[in-house]
Amino acid sequence: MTVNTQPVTERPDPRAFGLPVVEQAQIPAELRSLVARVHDLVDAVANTEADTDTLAEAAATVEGVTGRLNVARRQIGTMVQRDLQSGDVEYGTITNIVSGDTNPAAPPLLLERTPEGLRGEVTLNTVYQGPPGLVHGGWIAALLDQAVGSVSAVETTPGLTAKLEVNYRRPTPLFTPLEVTAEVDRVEGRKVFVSGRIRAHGEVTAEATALMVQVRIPGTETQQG
Ligand SMILES: CCCCCCCCCCCCCCCC(=O)SCCNC(=O)CCNC(=O)[C@H](O)C(C)(C)COP(=O)(O)OP(=O)(O)OC[C@H]1O[C@@H](n2cnc3c(N)ncnc32)[C@H](O)[C@@H]1OP(=O)(O)O
Repeated sequence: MTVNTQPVTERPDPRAFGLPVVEQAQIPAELRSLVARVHDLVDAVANTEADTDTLAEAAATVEGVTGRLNVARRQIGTMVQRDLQSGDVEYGTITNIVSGDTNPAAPPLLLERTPEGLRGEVTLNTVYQGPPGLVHGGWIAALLDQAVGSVSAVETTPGLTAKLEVNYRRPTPLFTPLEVTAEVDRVEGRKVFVSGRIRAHGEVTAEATALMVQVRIPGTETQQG
């Protein structure tokens, strides 16, 4: 169900709330490359059985690199502006743990607009492991929370998750393309009722329903209820 009633230009601009905004194209290729290398590094560290000399050398190298990077840090709350293929503009925190462009811990889950809502694909490695060979249940909830939060933001206005209920139908496997979808079911004032699903090999492994409560935007209280 598409419920986008607001032209993009009327959506809240994070700059108006004192949050810095980085356009996706402004993120240097070198930073994207570093994020990808560190993403791989986390997987290597989590799984390594290298000898202790190698481990000690690696720890010293990483400590040195961390010190060099920490000399200049972004402001907390920095947003990234994404231009979706549909022409919509989406804002998200740049370090968002699920989708953040600069967060090496993010899978990342990238969502695009569909006639029904949003859709993305992601494949998770052992960094996201709960039971042997399976995705951690908390991460399943995180993927669904992100998807339903984003569809609510893109189709209405940004909100916070007030309630999220997840049904784990089948085990969600690692190293398998997962399809994540989300849609807005209905809107009542500031309350946006949303749902989402994760599928592996076309079968639903987890589904969620959630209530997003739209952020109060000064000057729009009457419209928002
Ligand atoms: C500015 C630009 C920034 C751009 C930004 C873009 C970001 C775009 C990407 C998003 C993608 C992120 C995806 C991850 C999303 C998270 O991870 S959000 C983080 C986790 N959630 C939280 O921390 C929320 C914590 N809770 C709260 O802050 C507050 O309880 C809430 C949810 C804001 C609601 O508080 P409130 O605004 O004071 O609303 P309130 O008047 O109490 O309630 C409004 C209505 O909702 C109902 N309600 C409230 N809570 C509940 C509940 N738990 N159960 C049932 N009903 C409830 C009330 O009964 C009321 O109903 P009506 O009386 O109107 O019928």
